[in-house]
Amino acid sequence: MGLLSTITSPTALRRLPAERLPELATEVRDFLVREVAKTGGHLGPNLGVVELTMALHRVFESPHDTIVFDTGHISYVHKLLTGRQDFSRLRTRGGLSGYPSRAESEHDVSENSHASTSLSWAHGIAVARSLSGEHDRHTVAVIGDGALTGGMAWEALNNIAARKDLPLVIVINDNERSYAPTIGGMAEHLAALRTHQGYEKVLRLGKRAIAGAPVVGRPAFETLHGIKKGLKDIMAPQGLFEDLGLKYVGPVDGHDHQALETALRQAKQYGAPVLVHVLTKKGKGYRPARQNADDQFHAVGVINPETGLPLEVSGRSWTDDFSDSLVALGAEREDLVAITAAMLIPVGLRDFAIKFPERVLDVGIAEQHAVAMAAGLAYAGKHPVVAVYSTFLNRAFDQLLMDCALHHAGVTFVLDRAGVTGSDGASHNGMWDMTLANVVPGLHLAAPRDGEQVELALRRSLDIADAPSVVRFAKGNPPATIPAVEQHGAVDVLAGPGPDRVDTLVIGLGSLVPTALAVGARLEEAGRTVRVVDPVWALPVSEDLIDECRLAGEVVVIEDNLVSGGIGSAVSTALQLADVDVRVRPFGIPKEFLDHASRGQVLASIGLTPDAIAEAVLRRRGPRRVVDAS
Ligand SMILES: Cc1ncc(C[n+]2csc(CCOP(=O)(O)OP(=O)(O)O)c2C)c(N)n1
Ligand SMILES: CC(=O)[C@@H](O)[C@H](O)COP(=O)(O)O
Ligand SMILES: [Mg+2]
Repeated sequence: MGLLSTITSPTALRRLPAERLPELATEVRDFLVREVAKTGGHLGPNLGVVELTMALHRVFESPHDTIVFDTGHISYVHKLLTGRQDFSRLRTRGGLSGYPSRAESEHDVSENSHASTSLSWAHGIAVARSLSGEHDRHTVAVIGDGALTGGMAWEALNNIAARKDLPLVIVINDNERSYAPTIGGMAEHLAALRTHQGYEKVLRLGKRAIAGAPVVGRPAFETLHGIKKGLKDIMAPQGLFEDLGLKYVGPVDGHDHQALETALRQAKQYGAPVLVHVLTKKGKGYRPARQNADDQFHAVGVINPETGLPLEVSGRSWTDDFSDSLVALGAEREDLVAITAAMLIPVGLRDFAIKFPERVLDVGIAEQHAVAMAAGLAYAGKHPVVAVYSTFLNRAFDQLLMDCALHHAGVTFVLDRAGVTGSDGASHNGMWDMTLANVVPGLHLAAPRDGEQVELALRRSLDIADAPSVVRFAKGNPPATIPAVEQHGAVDVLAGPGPDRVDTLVIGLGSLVPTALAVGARLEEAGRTVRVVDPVWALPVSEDLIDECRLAGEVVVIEDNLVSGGIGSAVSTALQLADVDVRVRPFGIPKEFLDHASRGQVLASIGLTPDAIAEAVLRRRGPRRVVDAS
């Protein structure tokens, strides 16, 4: 029975003698590599915060004190230390979430996996505590150097800095990486501060010298610290943070238990907003992670724990199809400029960046800036391609609407991970983009059904110079090419050709086109006449699609998007406006936050399967939701 298994709560951790902390840290790292190798997950980031998380739970008393983890992907150690040590089903249905989860623990606060929100959360919590007179409750935010490049973080810092009386500890977990090395002036500023490790050594030396002296001991140490503070000001550049009026402590070695606890105790007792700048290493203690140049094992699949090599073959992905198409188009179109928000490789821009390095912009975790900047690029004659995960575009909706669409900006948005992603939980599903797109005047949206359609859609989007266009596709692998059997204007007929009237028109979108074809087959087996079509460009709803609907007794729309306000809604509205009286049955994602599970399990649980949809259509009721799908 190892030491880790005896740590059933932060209280048990606080009782642990300091000399056993390194032993516990080693056990935690061994646990993370062994267990996350089996399930996949954010191995690198969590290996980097072992000592930091231990120090946080030894200095602060959660849940009386509150610790908010930015982005939440670095909460594995926090979970281990707060009574959750069964990682066997991490990120799978019924198992631990890969992010904080209030349903799991009173120690968890923000479940949002979108970066740069923790300082705002902490500001709100600290103000509430102050207003309630709860002056003995401390609030801590842990934010990464990458998340610190997000605009929200600076909105929060601007406000926090104005409250000199607000006890709030901000820990910057500086590992110099998002996925890739963190970019921008902020990263350079942190780098300048990082170089002054001298403060740390001087403080440690002084502490040992003073603390060992009789009588004077602690008070003298505090005095010395004051001197060291002065020294540090001399040694370290007058930090941006201190210019803002925020006390800055650090840089602190984020793998030194004692240094961490010393710095955090100082910060805790300070009684005003204070930043603790902690230097950590992503993937610490695990050579395959440390040696991984791409992302230091930011997020891994199932791997061999000895070698770090993947044990699952991922195959060609939707992202690969986008990547190859963009490289080809980049050679044809010199005006094509690609933008990423700190996710160059995950969104498929690596090859484009290799071939056209001057035409790729990484703005950090700053989607709002990326989209407004794209409006500027378009204004000045470029055709920007903004490549983000669907869920992260939520954050930049206003820039899409008011900076791009309002100005008829020819900007292409490539939304990866559109639809149900599953294992990353509720805030990662790309389930809102078509609903958001549906309210943007002039916007064109394509949901390609296969890799071939990705290229066609991308090519066409680059010719749309007077409005934003969206090309959205799912996480994972596209199906083999799905050919049209006939063309009805802009509409691809996939099954049931011919201009005849049909009982049911099935409109399939993107990754759910195979589901639409299977539904059509089941309806035919049940004696219905059916046509299955793909509108290819789903927004705006085309006259050709409206004409298709005119020939149907009823219309079934199947989409991997919120059913509210999605393409089903768009079709219904278009038919009403065209005075076409035909019943529309929309099938999509219900207006709910979806718990983590595999994509297949989630789709089954919300009734987005051929059987459930066909049965619902035939019985004229809602889709049956399967809970125990394997
Ligand atoms: C708004 C938003 N954009 C992109 C992401 C994808 N993402 C997840 S973690 C991460 C890097 C975070 O870097 P940092 O904050 O330094 O944390 P670290 O992984 O280094 O611990 C990114 C870009 C996200 N979660 N939220
Ligand atoms: C925490 C975060 O936002 C990313 O790391 C995300 O988990 C990656 O998702 P994929 O694994 O689908 O690329
Ligand atoms: Mg980082």
